[in-house]
Amino acid sequence: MENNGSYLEKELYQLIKTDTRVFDFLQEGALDGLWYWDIDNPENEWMNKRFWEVLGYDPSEKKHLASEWQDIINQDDLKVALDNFEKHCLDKEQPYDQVVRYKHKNGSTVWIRCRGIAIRDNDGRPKRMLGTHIDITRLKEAEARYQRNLSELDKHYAITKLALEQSELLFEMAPDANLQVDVQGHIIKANIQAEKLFGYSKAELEQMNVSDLIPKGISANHNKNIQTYFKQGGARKMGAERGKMAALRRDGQALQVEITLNLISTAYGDYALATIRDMTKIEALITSLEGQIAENKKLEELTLIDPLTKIYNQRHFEQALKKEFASNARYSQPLSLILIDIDYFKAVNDKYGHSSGNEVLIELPSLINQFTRYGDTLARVGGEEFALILPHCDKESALVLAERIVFEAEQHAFKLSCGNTLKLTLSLGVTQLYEGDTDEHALFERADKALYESKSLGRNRVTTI
Ligand SMILES: Nc1nc2c(ncn2[C@@H]2O[C@H](COP(=O)(O)OP(=O)(O)OP(=O)(O)O)[C@@H](O)[C@H]2O)c(=O)[nH]1
Repeated sequence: MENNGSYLEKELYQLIKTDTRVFDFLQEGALDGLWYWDIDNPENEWMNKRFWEVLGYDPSEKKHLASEWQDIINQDDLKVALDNFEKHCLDKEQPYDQVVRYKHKNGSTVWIRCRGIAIRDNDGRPKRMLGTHIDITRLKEAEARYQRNLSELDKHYAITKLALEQSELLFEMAPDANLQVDVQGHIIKANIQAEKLFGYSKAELEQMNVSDLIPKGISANHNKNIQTYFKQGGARKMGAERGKMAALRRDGQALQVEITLNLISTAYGDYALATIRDMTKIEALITSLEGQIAENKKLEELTLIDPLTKIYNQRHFEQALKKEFASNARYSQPLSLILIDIDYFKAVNDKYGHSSGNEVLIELPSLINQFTRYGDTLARVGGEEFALILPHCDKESALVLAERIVFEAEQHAFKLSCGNTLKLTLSLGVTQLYEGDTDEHALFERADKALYESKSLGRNRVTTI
């Protein structure tokens, strides 16, 4: 059926035949290349100016040879184009239409949609090919960008999905109870461990408020605390003191728990992730261990105390002397030792009885300790023999102290529970650590020797070596 434009179409055809300016306008203005190829002489091909301009070449340099474009077309695309050309020559229904890549003079790739039609003689034999180029490079670049964006999006989606799955898994499979809580304390999500810890199903927990899981007495400030936490954020442990956080099970049992809070901010709002660890057994264990440690300490101390006089015993003395010797070796401080022995103690026992002798042994340390300093160590090292370790004290100062002890003991009257009063004297041996002493025994042996001297010189005296 004829339409309103039909006569214009016919007129245009006529115009193109008669006025070459129309053809010129069309080929330069509407297309990115026009070519006309002599199939019988395939080296001859006319290409319009734009054909070459699009590819970056000066058309005036070109000789209108088919080899000129065949050299710069992508060689794989050339095969496709030639293949399509043959098919089209054999069968005009087969379109000559493909996208090919050319190398622009500047090295970049130019994407061309290349279409053509064979001009045939009366026998239908192709004589010429008339073809067009349309530069679709920008389209192709946009397509590549789009593909890149699409694959980036795919990648981000995959990463986000994985992260979500992982965090879901971490939440669910964590060894501790996890509760996701909103600012009002509503439980949004709970994991399997939370079910086990509190004795409620997940569905039940997700209908509850965290205040339902706290013993009544301490839940009063809880909601206020939650709101404060949401303002402060961060990750922190709840409760200042260890073992003081309590949680309530469905069966009413109060648990000792450790709660760690983490604030998670999402596009849909903030929520707190509360990780709750049941410390009941651990707390019980810690308490029992602490008890054991205190007990052991007491026992340990007992093994170092002389049961009669309640001052340190021989064992502690040996340890203390060893320690002081080591510390002296490190800091080169003077160290002195006094050995104290009661004179004729056997006679005290013989005269007043063993328990009276014990009373003397108990009283004597208090007498001696009146003249010792903080840091000095008095120990009972034998039946009626005592030792006094004097750190940071040289022999001269030790001698002054020893003389004072001898004097005060001689002045002292020991009051016995039997009513008698007893006078006695002491013999002392004093020494200090000398450079050649290789261990603490050297010190002890010298003090012992000095004490022996005091005894043999008549007792009630001090000898220094
Ligand atoms: N009451 C009492 N006597 C003790 C204790 N340990 C040792 N003795 C006595 O202390 C006395 C020590 O006697 P000796 O070693 O002969 O020395 P001494 O009589 O003090 O004479 P000298 O040391 O030489 O001055 C002994 O009679 C022991 O039985 C004790 O724990 N309590």
